[in-house]
Amino acid sequence: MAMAYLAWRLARRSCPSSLQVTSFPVVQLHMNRTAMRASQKDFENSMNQVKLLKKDPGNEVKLKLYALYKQATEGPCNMPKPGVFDLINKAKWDAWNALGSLPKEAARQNYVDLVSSLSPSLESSSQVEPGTDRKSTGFETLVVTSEDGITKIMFNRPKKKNAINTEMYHEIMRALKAASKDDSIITVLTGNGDYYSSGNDLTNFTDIPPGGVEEKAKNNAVLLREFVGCFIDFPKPLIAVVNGPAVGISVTLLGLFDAVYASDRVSQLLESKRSGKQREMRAFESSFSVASHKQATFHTPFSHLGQSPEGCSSYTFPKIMSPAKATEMLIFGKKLTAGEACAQGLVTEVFPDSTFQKEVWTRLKAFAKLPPNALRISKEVIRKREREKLHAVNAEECNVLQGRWLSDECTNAVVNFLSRKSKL
Ligand SMILES: CCCC/C=C/CC(=O)SCCNC(=O)CCNC(=O)[C@H](O)C(C)(C)COP(=O)(O)OP(=O)(O)OC[C@H]1O[C@@H](n2cnc3c(N)ncnc32)[C@H](O)[C@@H]1OP(=O)(O)O
Repeated sequence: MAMAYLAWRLARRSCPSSLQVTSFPVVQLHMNRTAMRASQKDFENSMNQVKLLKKDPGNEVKLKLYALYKQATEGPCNMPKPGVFDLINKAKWDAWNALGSLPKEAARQNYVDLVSSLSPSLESSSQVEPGTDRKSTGFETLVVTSEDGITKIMFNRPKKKNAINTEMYHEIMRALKAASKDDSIITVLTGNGDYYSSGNDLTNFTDIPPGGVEEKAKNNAVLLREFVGCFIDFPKPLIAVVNGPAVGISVTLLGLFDAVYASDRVSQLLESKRSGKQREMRAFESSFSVASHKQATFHTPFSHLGQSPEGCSSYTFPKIMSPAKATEMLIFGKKLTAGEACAQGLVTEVFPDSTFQKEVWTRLKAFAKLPPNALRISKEVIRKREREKLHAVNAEECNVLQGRWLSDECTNAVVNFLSRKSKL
């Protein structure tokens, strides 16, 4: 009964103005006829907007969204009533059933109204629609924003899993150089869409200059050395918000960050599995699909690609996680879950997917309130001991890679990848 009451309270409290709730449990709903104007397109747009919510709207609102979505698409509740101990599905059933015989058009309108009432939390969404034209000035492959003392550099090639092409290497360097000089306190790198980054864009190997593949390999080695050097020398706290899978250089560079936060669906699903509610948890999550994140994983398939470690990982990874664990990743290409990467010291902390963005950004905003000079000086005290060594390691890694890129092993691996979808 308590859950049913919650659903009724929910219906009563968060009913848009076009609905008058008159009694419980049979909820007589009188619609404002003029309100029934939401088109199917409005409804679909609202569903997409829900995915952009940065802040979790809370279970009550999510139950309301669920109920209105089901009523708008399937009509009155047609599910068998779940058992009293099946709490998640019972709450969903109660919320839907509480809408009674509300017509689909009215439910659709009220869904649209409810989502638009959440719109303030849409403006500061940390995820933007793939390919959105909301680009910060002067960047094609990034969305760079600065607020609350945080400069956020978001990889914005979600349709290519945020693969880093030549343009993006240059833009990340430019964004980092600007961030080192702006008035922000900390700098954050994250990915737009379901991937953090799939690493080097393998089409980088296809545009061969007049000097041939040797010139291409040399140019890439120079680019890579300058790119990694920006991370070695970055003066402010640099934090990675790993919102999804990370591959290659986007993983190896993490050894040069000051903190790495990752989302992990596995822990959540493991919890629900343990409590026998995995199906419900997935249904519950998918019925809201607030932000379609994949689990963050960490993969450095360098041997598979005929390549070798970069980003100073040949030095930082053995230090961070032990030579044996570094070998598993860098030589044998073992893919780590966020939990494993955290256990090995590459990831600072893992958060459940459902609260990841909210918890991480709350923490980052707190960091950004710390005295900026103390942060910079403390980072310098730590980094200066390693800086010369890191630059030497970077130079050596780039020289080795320059040779690797000319090898048959690397050429075959890149051709295989690009031809798997007839890229060539
Ligand atoms: C000059 C400096 C060099 C620095 C050297 C650094 C070393 C590295 O970073 S090595 C690591 C390189 N990265 C990879 O090998 C990953 C390659 N990508 C994949 O294996 C898969 O795409 C991935 C597992 C990431 C995702 O698989 P799916 O979920 O099946 O998605 P798709 O494969 O369909 O990808 C969607 C779309 O994006 C394109 N894509 C993804 N990653 C890359 C990439 N790294 N380079 C180029 N293109 C990439 C993919 O081809 C698809 O494109 P479309 O077919 O046009 O949709």
